[in-house]
Amino acid sequence: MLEAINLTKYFTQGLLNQKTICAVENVSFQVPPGKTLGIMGTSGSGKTTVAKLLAGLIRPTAGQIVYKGTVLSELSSAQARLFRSKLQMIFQHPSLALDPRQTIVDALLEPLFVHKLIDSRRQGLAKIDSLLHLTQLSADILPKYPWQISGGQAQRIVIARALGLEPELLIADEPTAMLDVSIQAQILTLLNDIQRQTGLSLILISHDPDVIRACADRMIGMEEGKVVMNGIPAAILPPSDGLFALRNTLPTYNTGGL
Ligand SMILES: Nc1ncnc2c1ncn2[C@@H]1O[C@H](COP(=O)(O)OP(=O)(O)OP(=O)(O)O)[C@@H](O)[C@H]1O
Repeated sequence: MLEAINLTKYFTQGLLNQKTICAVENVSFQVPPGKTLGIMGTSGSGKTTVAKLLAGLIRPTAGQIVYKGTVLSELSSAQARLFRSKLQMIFQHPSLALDPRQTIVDALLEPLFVHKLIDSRRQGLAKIDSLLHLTQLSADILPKYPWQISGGQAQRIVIARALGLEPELLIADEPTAMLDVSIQAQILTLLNDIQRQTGLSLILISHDPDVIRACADRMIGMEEGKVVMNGIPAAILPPSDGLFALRNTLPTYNTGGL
């Protein structure tokens, strides 16, 4: 469904002594429908840059992103806008993604109005009801402000908001990095459940091999902007050290090859 071909991104830094930083170089991968690609790597290896390239937040220096057979750089701006709504991204700081002055209900309604998916507040509330159900949240949360809810609840709201736009692909960039270990497992299980129910494709970015092993059908490992591993996590990652045995808390249906 989505393919990255030799994606490359250089950044230029500095005003006087300009320096070129190679953030991502010749990165290629595929994400088939309904499957999860894990992207693993240490800090600074280029994971977030790949995510930003896919989401269209930055332009590649070279390489192509092909979505359902169409090269994204060749899309008209209207087509590109449609694609963007089909690809949503969530980040590691859910509280930063929510406006502290906006109630949760308004945070969920706003993108639905912006993308013209609803005509009225009433229609929006019906849609929100199903989003809360999908993300296993209670309606009690709707009148609250982001600072009145927990980090785990905030991440569920961010996921619900992204799902409201009916994406076909969700990029989750370290979605559990800021959460307690027990909540991390809940959020990853939730993403797995949602994928099973909706057929969503996922790109899950994490520095944690246990997270990748538990959730991804296939993975790439990155180092200094390049792909250094590519394959099925169980086959290419070393066995878990058991310190964070997330694997045992998640369903095991997600182990089929691609
Ligand atoms: N806008 C930018 N301008 C200049 N350099 C950048 C920019 N964004 C990223 N970089 C550099 O590109 C490299 C890759 O960064 P990136 O954020 O993609 O890594 P990462 O693997 O996501 O790291 P982390 O896990 O710490 O978020 C780093 O050397 C980073 O400093």
